[in-house]
Amino acid sequence: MTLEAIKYDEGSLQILDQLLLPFKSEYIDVKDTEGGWNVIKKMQVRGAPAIAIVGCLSLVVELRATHCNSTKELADFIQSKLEYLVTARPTAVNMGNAAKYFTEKVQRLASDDGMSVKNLKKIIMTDMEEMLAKDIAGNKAVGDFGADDILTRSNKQPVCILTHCNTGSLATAGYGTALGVIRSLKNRDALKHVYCTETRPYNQGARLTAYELVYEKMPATLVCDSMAAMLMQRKNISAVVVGADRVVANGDTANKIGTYQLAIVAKHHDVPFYVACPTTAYDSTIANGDSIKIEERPSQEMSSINGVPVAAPGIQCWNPGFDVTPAELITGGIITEHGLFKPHELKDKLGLINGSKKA
Ligand SMILES: CSC[C@H]1O[C@H](OP(=O)(O)O)[C@H](O)[C@@H]1O
Repeated sequence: MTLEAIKYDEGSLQILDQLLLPFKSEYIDVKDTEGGWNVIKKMQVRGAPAIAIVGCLSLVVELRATHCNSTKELADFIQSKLEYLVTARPTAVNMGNAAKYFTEKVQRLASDDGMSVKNLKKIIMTDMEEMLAKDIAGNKAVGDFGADDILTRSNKQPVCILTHCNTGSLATAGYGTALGVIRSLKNRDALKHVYCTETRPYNQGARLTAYELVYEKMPATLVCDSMAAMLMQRKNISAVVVGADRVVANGDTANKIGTYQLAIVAKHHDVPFYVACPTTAYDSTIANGDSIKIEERPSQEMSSINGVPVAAPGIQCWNPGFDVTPAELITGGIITEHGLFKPHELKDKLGLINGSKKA
């Protein structure tokens, strides 16, 4: 069995079909952006970072087989494919951020009279291929910053962590975001126990996070989403750490459905609540969470499991894939690869960092 969600080598892209995990480990070949769009839409690959990486690598594979007569034609082709990939899933911003970055870069470089089609293609494809390594490096930085703060609060004593959904190697290029914080705690021999929620209705927790935790022999317990309040009431939970699909300018955070209620319960029990957010999931263009588009998934993803009905036939279902946690409930802070920030300071701090990078 494997934890490698994405296999990429010299233009060959395969994704681990996460709809079959943890019982079957099968890879799917992705040969172009249509294939990339489909595996993302069906959630055969999922997780905000993995969505962007698979989307862009599916374009790299297609570009290898595409001939363009001018740099402008190439730039327009790349832009149109990126815009198409963004439509697969609307809430996570990572694919949108990647589309914005690569569209600006390819159109800017295409306008350079000295640029050739061959060189422009190579520059963009190499940059997209580097997303894999950059994601892992960012996740490890997030992991260390998160572990630093959690252990400061615990006076370096081993901690019990509650996490939600899947934010590990199956949602990223590797290591993970919230699960990366948990891996960093484990690497410091400071992880007493992990509790993971099953995360209905797709069961990312029961099927994917539990799989990762068992695979790595971490001390872990699966709980139903409905048990979270009693868990924080009865067990000594040191912190709740979750991932992010889109953190906006004021720190409001869109994440897997169920995150918001975990934040409310954590507040009630005075348990610090952290969001692990590499800046690939940051969206400064939206002022607050009211404007985040929430994806609604098909009813049958809620009314059946592996094709077996679990609800009364004919009942209507409401199946939002995400909810928005207000910044004031993110009491531990937002953990980025540049450091841990309070939600209200995030925009200014990241603005300073980006400004210094451009200077
Ligand atoms: C590394 S954060 C992944 C993020 O994406 C998940 O959503 P989905 O499984 O629907 O792609 C969940 O919200 C995680 O926090």
